Amino acid sequence: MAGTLFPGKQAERARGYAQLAWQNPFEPEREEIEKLLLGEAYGRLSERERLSALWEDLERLLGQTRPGFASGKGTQAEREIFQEMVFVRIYHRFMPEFDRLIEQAHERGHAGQRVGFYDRFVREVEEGLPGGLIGRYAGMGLERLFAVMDQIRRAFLHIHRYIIGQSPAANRLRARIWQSIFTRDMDRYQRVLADRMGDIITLITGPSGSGKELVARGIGLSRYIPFDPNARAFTEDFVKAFYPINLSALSPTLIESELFGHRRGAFTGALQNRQGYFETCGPHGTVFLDEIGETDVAIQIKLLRVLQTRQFVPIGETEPKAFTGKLMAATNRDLVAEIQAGRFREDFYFRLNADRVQTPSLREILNGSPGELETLVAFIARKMAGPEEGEKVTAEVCDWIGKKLPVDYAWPGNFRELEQCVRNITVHGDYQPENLEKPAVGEGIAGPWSRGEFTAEELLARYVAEQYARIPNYEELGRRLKLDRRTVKKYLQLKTGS
Ligand SMILES: Nc1ncnc2c1ncn2[C@@H]1O[C@H](COP(=O)(O)OP(=O)(O)OP(=O)(O)O)[C@@H](O)[C@H]1O
Repeated sequence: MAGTLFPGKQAERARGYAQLAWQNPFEPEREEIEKLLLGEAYGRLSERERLSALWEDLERLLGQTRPGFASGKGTQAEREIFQEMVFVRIYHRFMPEFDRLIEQAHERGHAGQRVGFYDRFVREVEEGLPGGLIGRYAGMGLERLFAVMDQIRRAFLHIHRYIIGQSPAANRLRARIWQSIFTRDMDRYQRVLADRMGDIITLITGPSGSGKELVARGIGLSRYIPFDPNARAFTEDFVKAFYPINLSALSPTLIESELFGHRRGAFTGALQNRQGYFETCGPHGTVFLDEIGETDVAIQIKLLRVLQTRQFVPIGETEPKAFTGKLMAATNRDLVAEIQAGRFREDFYFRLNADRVQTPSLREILNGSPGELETLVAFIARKMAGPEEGEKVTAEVCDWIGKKLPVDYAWPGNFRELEQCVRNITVHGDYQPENLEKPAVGEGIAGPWSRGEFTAEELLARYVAEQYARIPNYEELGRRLKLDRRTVKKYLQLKTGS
């Protein structure tokens, strides 16, 4: 039908709202879209006010354009934009109900059986789009739209809950996790990739205590789970869909038994048949292999086979079974160095390295945003002492750190060390960092230095190694020392003789 659906300035606003529908909420582009939609009011409003202003404006725009849409006005592209706006509105309308569903599942330890608001959801979509879904969504079941909206909400809440702080590094990590869940193209994801993401392995790397397990949990609990409209229930329970195993804490036999399962009598102590994680993990679940850098080669070969064939054989059985879930792995080791040292298989590494997420060290976070220390201390203190007392603990801890630790203290144990620091100061009024007890930098080299015994290369290697203890990241240390990251690594290897 002739005539535009969005006359004048409405076109730009409509496009803005349509973009919001599938935008990664942790990427800077999201802010740009909000600025465009709110104009000069953006700067005056708090985050909460901005959101209500956006929703009010969206309602208004939909109200103005709905009659035109209903009478068939507008080009196909405009009508599809209108549809995206309806999606955004519906998502916003049902957000509190999705949140309740997710929070209650966490509190109970399992998801509920039936979802009460699905019928209302269907009614609202049908009222919003009287002719049914159009364009690339034509023919898509509403249960899929519902499942994707539930997943978006789960991902948002989990990422928010697990990754705290406002530093650029924390924001980048949140945006990256979102991509691991939805890819960088949400629209494509929800049309075709949602069911296939289980084939992509996620490898999380980063120093010890920097939150790798949290990242894994966030991704694992936020996978797409289909909704069965007849049963009015999701086909899997997200709370029970995450199977973590710490490979460095178990013997190879135990690892195999945990993952692959065993038949009764397969080995001494196998008193009963046991299903392994590969079997219990459903198609929308995740098996998380923590400390993958520390598994021995025989296990690596077995895991590689599972990755390649998507099959596994329980110990003591001969028939292979299918593994249908997703695999995730984490390590604080440099896997490339492990390959060079012959401890890690290259083929396994390439198989693992499909989707990489790197957690930043606490030092990296603080370098980009020194004020973040107080935010993180407050988070730990509130968790430990409650909201009110937490304030006082935060003040005491920050005061102590300010007086006793160097401004550029390396925090080699990362977030976990900060937790210990807060606890120690709360309990004892004091904290003794491990590495400050060691001899100060330079003492061990004083003698050979004064006798002129070092070659220039040895001296550099020692200096790089000393600094690496403070800044345990090749890239960042390279920036500080004005060296290429490969050169940093070379000197470190010279120092350690590896
Ligand atoms: N960004 C973060 N926000 C909130 N808590 C965090 C964060 N990073 C780490 N933590 C907390 O620090 C501790 C260590 O985190 P986690 O076990 O996830 O680290 P990791 O990188 O897996 O360590 P490792 O390599 O030693 O296994 C946990 O108590 C976790 O809750």
